[in-house]
Amino acid sequence: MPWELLVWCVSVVLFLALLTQRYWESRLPFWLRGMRDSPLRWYLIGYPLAVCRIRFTWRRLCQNVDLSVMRRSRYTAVSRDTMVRGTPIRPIPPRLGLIRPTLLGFTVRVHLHPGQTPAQFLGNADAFVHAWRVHAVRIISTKRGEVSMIATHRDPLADSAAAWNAFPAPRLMTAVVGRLADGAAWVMDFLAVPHWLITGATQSGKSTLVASLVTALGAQPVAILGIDLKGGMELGLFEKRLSGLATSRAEAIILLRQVIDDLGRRMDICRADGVRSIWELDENDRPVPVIIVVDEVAELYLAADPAGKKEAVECSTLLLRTAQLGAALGVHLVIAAQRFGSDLGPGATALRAQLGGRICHRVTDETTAEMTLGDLFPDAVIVAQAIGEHEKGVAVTTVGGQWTRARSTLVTPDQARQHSAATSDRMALGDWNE
Ligand SMILES: Nc1ncnc2c1ncn2[C@@H]1O[C@H](COP(=O)(O)OP(=O)(O)OP(=O)(O)O)[C@@H](O)[C@H]1O
Repeated sequence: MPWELLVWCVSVVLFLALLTQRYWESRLPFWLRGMRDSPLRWYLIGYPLAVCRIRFTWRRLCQNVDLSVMRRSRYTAVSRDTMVRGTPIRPIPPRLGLIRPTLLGFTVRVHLHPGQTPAQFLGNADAFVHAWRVHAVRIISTKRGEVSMIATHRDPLADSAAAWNAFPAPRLMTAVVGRLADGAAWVMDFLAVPHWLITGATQSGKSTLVASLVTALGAQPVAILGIDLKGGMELGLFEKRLSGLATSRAEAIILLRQVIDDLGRRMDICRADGVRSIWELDENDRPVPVIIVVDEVAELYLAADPAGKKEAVECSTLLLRTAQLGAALGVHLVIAAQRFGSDLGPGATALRAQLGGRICHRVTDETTAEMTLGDLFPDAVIVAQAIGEHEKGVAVTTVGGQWTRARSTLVTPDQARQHSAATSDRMALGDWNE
């Protein structure tokens, strides 16, 4: 009997604690507040509550956002005092699959009605966020007739980037550079998207992303060439790992001319073997893939004196040719810039059109976000503009034909130097075009 009483008392206390949670939680000591985000709390309380909320509100939610279809019922109920003339119709929501928990939220598959498309669900993502009281909902379509909804109950990008576990790279020429808003690895895949543009205001996190990329690719048999006209302050940290580093416009021209010569050789090899890309060549005959990283491209394009202007035009032409020819020949560009538009010269717009991968950090004007994302994803422009000053390293990135928020892994200068020294044997200077 005392045991039963004890169980009852504990249950009542737990129940009351749950009901009054919002009043006492903010008064907890700091070290206990961390429990709010603990996975255990999510699995034991958050997830079952979310499942109940979704199951109970699904029909009404779909009706409110026009995702239900009207169907005639086979049976007509007529009560004693009411007589219905005609055939009653019933809103049928799309069928909801099993709601599976994940560390940061849950995923659920939805089976579309005939005539429905994933775009209708994408347009209502905000409605799902509010109805389910989650941080974000990402909607992807991996199978015809189905959409997968991936919900996160808190913002994973708010965590300290340094505390993230390193994700392994899926394959050669892919680099895991941070984390996406749904908690998945942020992968820059150069085989899927050969060239990338990284923009953002000063101190927004461009160089940190570049450092994260070079660190991730540094472990692979890939030649990395750096062009850093900020006196080599950023890419100089990786000098031991880089296969070439240019810190002035004249050096950049020499480096890019070498790249163009190398591209010619690669074309000859492909033609001799009757293939259209170096990836179709036998592994032993395949030239080394090359990634050219340009930090602050505006420095290459802007010049005051006539001689500098001539060099700038040559740099612009060489970069454009590299972008046009490089994708199939294993030569890839990563261009970082505070702004990258027609104000830098006609070559800039032509080069931007070749850079299919776009990453936009915090911006201080609409034009930069518009230049980076507007031509591909107009709806992402406003999201990039909303990135706050305290959100260092947070960006809007294109991934798999869509856009999402992401945050790069923080690589400190010391880590960069250590990595560079540890991987210096992978591709020493001059190896790539011998
Ligand atoms: N992912 C991140 N997580 C935490 N802090 C970050 C992250 N990315 C950048 N930072 C911090 O933001 C600051 C600015 O970063 P960074 O130098 O990469 O900006 P930037 O855009 O290259 O600036 P600039 O154009 O002036 O060179 C750095 O001090 C860095 O510590």
